[in-house]
This record gives sequence, C-alpha cells and structure tokens, in this order.
Amino acid sequence: MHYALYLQNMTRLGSTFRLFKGSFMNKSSLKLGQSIRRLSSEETKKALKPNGTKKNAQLSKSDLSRLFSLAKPERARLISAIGLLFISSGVTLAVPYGIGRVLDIIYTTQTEEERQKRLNEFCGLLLGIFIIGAVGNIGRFYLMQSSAQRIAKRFRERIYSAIVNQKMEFFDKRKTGELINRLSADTQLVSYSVTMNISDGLRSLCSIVGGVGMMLWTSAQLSLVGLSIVPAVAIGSIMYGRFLKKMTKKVQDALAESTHVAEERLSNMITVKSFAKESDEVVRYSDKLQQVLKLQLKETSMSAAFWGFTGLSGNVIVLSVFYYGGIMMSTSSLTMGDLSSFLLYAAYVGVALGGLSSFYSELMRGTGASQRLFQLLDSKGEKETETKSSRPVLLGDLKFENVTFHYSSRPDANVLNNMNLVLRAGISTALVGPSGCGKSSIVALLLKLYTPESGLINLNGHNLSDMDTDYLRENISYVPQEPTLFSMSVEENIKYGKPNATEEEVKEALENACALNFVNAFPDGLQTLVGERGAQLSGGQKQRIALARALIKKPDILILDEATSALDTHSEQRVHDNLRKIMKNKTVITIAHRLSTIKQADNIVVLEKGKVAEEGSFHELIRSNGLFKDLTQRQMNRETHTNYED
Ligand SMILES: Nc1ncnc2c1ncn2[C@@H]1O[C@H](COP(=O)(O)OP(=O)(O)OP(=O)(O)O)[C@@H](O)[C@H]1O
Repeated sequence: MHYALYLQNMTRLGSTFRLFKGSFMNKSSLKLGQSIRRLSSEETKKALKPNGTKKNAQLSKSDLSRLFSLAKPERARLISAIGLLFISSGVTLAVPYGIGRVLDIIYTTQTEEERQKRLNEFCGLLLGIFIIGAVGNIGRFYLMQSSAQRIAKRFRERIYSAIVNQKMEFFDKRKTGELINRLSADTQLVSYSVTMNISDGLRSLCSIVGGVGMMLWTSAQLSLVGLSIVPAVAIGSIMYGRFLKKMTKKVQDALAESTHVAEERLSNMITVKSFAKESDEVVRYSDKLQQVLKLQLKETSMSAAFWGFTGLSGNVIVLSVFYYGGIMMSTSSLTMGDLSSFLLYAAYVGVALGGLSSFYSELMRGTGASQRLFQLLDSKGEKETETKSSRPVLLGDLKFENVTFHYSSRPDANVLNNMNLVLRAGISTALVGPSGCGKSSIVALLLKLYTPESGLINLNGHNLSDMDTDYLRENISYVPQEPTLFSMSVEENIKYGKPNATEEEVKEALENACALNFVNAFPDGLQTLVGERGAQLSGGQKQRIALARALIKKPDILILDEATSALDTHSEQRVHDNLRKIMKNKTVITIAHRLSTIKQADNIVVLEKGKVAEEGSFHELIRSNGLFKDLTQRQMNRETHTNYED
C-alpha cells in the first residue's frame, strides 16, 4: 500500500517536517517533531481536535445529506439497482400468496385430475416469477456492491488528498496508524452504509409495506393483532441506532489508536529489538486491543439484547397470529390458505422489521465513522489558504528581518527572537550553533512549512509569504541528515526529484553525489530495491542517494542538514568538491556540527538562542574569542566527530 508509506513519511517523520528533514529524529529531543501547532481558523481547529468529538453527536440532516452526497456519482447505477430491487421484492412478496393459493388448490379442488392440472399451471407460473426475481436480485447485488466499491475508492482518494495537503502542524499531531485506519476501515464502513445498506433497508421497507398491505387485504382484524408490537420495535430501533452511532465513533477511534501503536512499532523494529522490548510491545498492543474489545463488548451486549428483543417480538407476532387465526378458521372467516399466507407475510414483516432496524443502525454506524472523515475533508490544506502566488527568480539574498517564531504547541518558547539574518546568494553558508538553537527551524521557515509570528522573510527582494509554495519547493532542494527513501528502486527514488529525468541525468546525479560506484556495484544497479525507507542501504549510502535525488532537480538553493554526517571524511570531501563545482554561483546552506563540513563554507553564521551571535569566515571566527571558537575548541578537545553539546 503506497499511501501507507507516504503517510508514514509525512507523519512519523512529519513531525520533524519529515518530507525534508529526517535529522531531528536522531537528535536528542524530537524537537520540531513534538509540536502541535494551534491553527488559526476555527474550522481547522475543529478538524484537528485530537479525538475531535463534535458536541452534537446526534443525527443531523447535514450529516445525512453529506453522507448521501457521496453516492451521487453512482446515481444511475443505484437507481437501476433500486428498480431491480422493486422487482425482486415484488417477487418475494408473491411467495406467501402463491403458497396460500397452492394450499387452497390442494385442499379445495375436487378431482385429482383437475388438481394436477391447476397445480401444474400455477406452479409453472410461480417458477417463472421466481426466476425473474432471482435475476433481479443478482443485478441488484452486483450494481449495489460495485457502487459501494467505487464510492469507497473515490472517498479514499479524496481523504488521501485532504491528508497529504494538510499543513505541517497536522502531521506534527496526527499519527500514521490512525490516518491509515481512517483511510481503510472508516471509508469502507461509510461506503457500505450508503449502498448495500440502503439497498437492504429499501428491501426491508418494501417487504414491510407490501407485507402489511397483504396482511390487511387478507384479514384486517388479524393484522391488528400481528402489528401491535411494531411501535415498541420502532422505538427500540431508534434508541439502539443512536447508541450504535456513538459507539462506532469510539470503536473506530480505539481501533485507529491500536493501528497506530502497531504501525509505529513495526516500522521501528530496530529500536524495539535493540531494547529487547518485544514482549513489552506485545503487551502494549494487547492493552490497546483490550480497549477496543471493551468497547466492542459493550456494543455487542447491547446488540444481543436488542436482537433478542426483536426476535422475541417476531415470535410473539407469529404466536398471536396462530392463536387468533386458529379461532377465525374455526368460525370459517379464514381459509387454510389465507392463514398460511398471512403467517408467512407476518414472518416477512417480522424479518423486515429486523432488517429495517439493522439498516438504521448501519446508517448510524456510517454517520459515526463519516464525521471524522468529513472533518478531514473540511480542514483547509496548506495550499488552499494561499492567497498570492508570485514566482520570482529565487537566486538572490535570503533575508530574515526581525523574525520571531515559536511552534504553536509551545507558544511561550520562542525559537527565533527578532532575528535578523542575511544569507548571501551564490555562496555557501554554514549555520552552526548549539543543539536546539533554531538552525533547522530557519530552514523550515524558508520552505514555508511553518509561518513566523512576526517579521519578514525576503528572498531575492520578494516576500516569501507571497510566493507560490510549490514553485518555491520545486526550486529548493533539501537534504536531511536521515533521509527518507521510498521502497522503490534506486532509479525511481532519484526520479522522485525529477520524474522525467533520463538515465544519463540519473547517473550524472549519482556521480555528483559520489554514489555511482556503489550503485553500479549492486547486482541490479539502478534497479536495486532500497527497501522500506531505504532499510537495505547503509546510512552513508542512503544519504548519497538522497543527495542525488536533491541534485537532479538542479536547484537554485541547496540546503544540506547534516546531509553528509554518515560519510567518512574522505567521501565527504569528495562530495563537497563536487558540490562546489555544481553549485557554483548558487546558494548553499549547510547545517553542520562537524568541523570538516563547516570548513567547506564560504561564510559561517553562528546562532545562539534564536539570534545570530556571530558571522564571518572560518578564519575570522576562529581568531575572535566568541562562541564559535568556544564550540570548535570543545569539539577538538573531544573526539573529532561529536556534537558541540550533549
Ligand atoms: N515541531 C516542534 N514543535 C515544538 N517545538 C519544536 C519543534 N521542532 C523543534 N522544536 C523546538 O524548537 C527549538 C529549535 O529546534 P531546531 O530543530 O530548530 O534546532 P537545531 O538548532 O536545528 O538543533 P539541532 O542542532 O539539534 O538539529 C528546540 O528547542 C526544539 O525543541
């Protein structure tokens, strides 16, 4: 399932604006990753509510009309299916009448010969009618079922599109497993509730209307006896339906939570195993399942009571009809055939009442499950809120003017404080500073993954907030420290950066990223599958493939966030030599802790507590007695490749 992988990448790493930056995950605190940004618009707030319960959990008209609107594109098929349904229901309703008449033929015809003749004629007629009914049923089933499948597909596409277009804050907050559950289980439930369920409900309705009509026609007096139980069943059904709607929401939420736990652990098996936590994880998952089971058992006991009650009602109807019918037969106001037909109609009506209750409860289930999905569809995606779309040349100075920024989950902790920063075009700049000082947040703002609280970000003299987001991201390449590759071949992964790239271009990008040699050494070369998130490659290999994927875009601005940290110093040097050539006169921003990486930069900006503390070339900074010198000295005193801070 491809969407699962994409969602994983957006949410699991997403909290660390994962599309671009994997490096946070490895660092001490999942920094960006933990944030939950409070959204400005009320609508989006609603959409992002954790277990977003709408206050009004009752069935509203708009809930239902939205639910039914899903079926609109299938109108023609559904109407045909309903036509066929009327035919098959008509045939079904003819059965008791037919059986009654057969019994009357058997008991009332005088001669053997005449009985045989009338039976032959009548049963032949009935058989023909039954065949028509069966054909109608087959058609109805196929049309309804295929419509349900089409609706589910369309609905999933819409939900998936709504999810991937959400703002980054959404992915900070949501869990992959939960989203996958919404996409698979909830959509299935909803599409069933507006197709097969409607069909079954209509069939029940036909049986009830037709059955009651036939009962009244056969004997109005007996009908009153048989139908006296209906109001009680109807009230019971409504109460049961409401209960189910609430329960469905809870069960689906609990299921989503358990899927999340399983998904997160399964996709991080190395961590689980390296801590020998297999048994703990089984217990954790089982706890979640226990919560699901608890809710399901509650639902089941209610269902058992309800269905027991309806079953009893059905039997009571049959018994009372037998009782009064027997008395009426003895007074000759009813024939044997009439009583038999009546009994069968009463049984039909009883079964159909159960069917109608089940239709209502499934509809409630559907509305319960659909509320979360509609909330998702209603929440505005990041591009939807975009009002301006300038597409200027990006190769120019990048200026942060008095920029203040905090993640909405931590409104009191400013990451950037009135920061002023200029990153000059056409050169490479290294952003350095203690862990957590805001380096990656600067990149996140540049990529418009988040918006600053105040201040201006200008690129080549143009306000970033006026720029077309897709255009901006297409022309900037970002390589994270722990890049995410998709479970496709090396070639497909690289073409993710430029889908129409030729094989030559792919090889050139690999060469520039110093990856061609090891890719060529794989038996399948470019077609080598990299495994989920690149699990079948080493850390350094993954980084180089990710670099090639970024370089194939030939970006105006290249951002390397610890992008070569897993390479040995020799390979790193070769990569930087290549980058110097390819990115000549382009802007390169490097976030690094390693001295060997920092030294490659033309200019170094040292950040501290969300502000620029120092700036200059390596030699200038090392000569001054500032933070940079302090950081580098501490690094040199320790082992060569450790971070400034622990
Ligand atoms: N999504 C988030 N939600 C809330 N706070 C976050 C989020 N991401 C990062 N932070 C916080 O913002 C601050 C700056 O983080 P940032 O990732 O920009 O630092 P950094 O300088 O890149 O650190 P490092 O060198 O460790 O990568 C940190 O205090 C971090 O905890």
